Amino acid sequence: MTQDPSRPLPPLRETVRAHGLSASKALGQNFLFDEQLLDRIAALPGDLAGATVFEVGPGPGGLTRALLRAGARVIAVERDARCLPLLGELSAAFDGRLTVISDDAMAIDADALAGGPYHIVANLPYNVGTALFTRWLEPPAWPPLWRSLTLMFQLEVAERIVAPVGTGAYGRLAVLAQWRSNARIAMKVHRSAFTPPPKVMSAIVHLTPGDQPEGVDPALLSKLTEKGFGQRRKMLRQSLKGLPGAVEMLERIGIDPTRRAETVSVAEWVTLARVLGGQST
Ligand SMILES: C[S@@+](CC[C@H](N)C(=O)[O-])C[C@H]1O[C@@H](n2cnc3c(N)ncnc32)[C@H](O)[C@@H]1O
Repeated sequence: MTQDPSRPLPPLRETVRAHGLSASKALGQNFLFDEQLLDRIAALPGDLAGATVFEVGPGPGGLTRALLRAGARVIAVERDARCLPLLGELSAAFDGRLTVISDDAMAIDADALAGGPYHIVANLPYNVGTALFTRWLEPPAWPPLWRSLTLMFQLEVAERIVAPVGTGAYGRLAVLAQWRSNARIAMKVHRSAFTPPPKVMSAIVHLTPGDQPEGVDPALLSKLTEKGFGQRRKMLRQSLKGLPGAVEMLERIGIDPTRRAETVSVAEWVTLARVLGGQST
């Protein structure tokens, strides 16, 4: 599982310099070079020896190296073709345990690529991070094929994911992340850890699938929260008006329609989705 000592890898910064790789703002590139920090991140999913990991945006491969050092088989999707030669060297150094796919992660079916249980670990590009995250949370079949998500977000986004009901950060992302998963902020990462440093602080969210409440259509829950939080300052009777039966159903399950979305607990959203989907409470 260890790297071949006859082909030692030069330090990450040196490799990046040798390849003349500069960070592109358009691609959301903020690189991590601190190998100790990267090893701590790679340890968050638990023992990765022999496990499959899907990584979005390996860039110069700092996190990828740490995942490979931890013994994982890594499938990495990178949109920036400039990173490919460097990642190719990494694959060779770790006996082909790294597969690099040159594509947009939004166009990739990670389940099909992994072909079995896998972990998702990524320092996500901010421009597609939330879209990928909600996609991973929304499959109809549960538990999903992925066993854990270990994802770097801007701190503000991480706080929205774990926010409790009634707080300013509580919204659609919190409900989707919490109704059938266990999410926590595993680590805060100072902006100075990145090259170049972003304007804001970051944090790593660790999430594992939990039990799924019965009789709830994930697509309906997604739609309800989209409407509800789309107009979060409005009363539910106004924000949910466009969804047939939703407002009447609120009264039936004891949710006052004059409340706002941010006061509705995850359990209450789940109940609403269940009864609206035609199941019994
Ligand atoms: C924040 S950087 C992280 C780089 C590296 N993993 C690290 O931690 O140093 C995000 C990476 O995602 C890549 N990226 C941006 N959009 C992407 C997309 N749609 N699909 C795949 N990779 C993407 C960028 O090129 C960049 O390498």
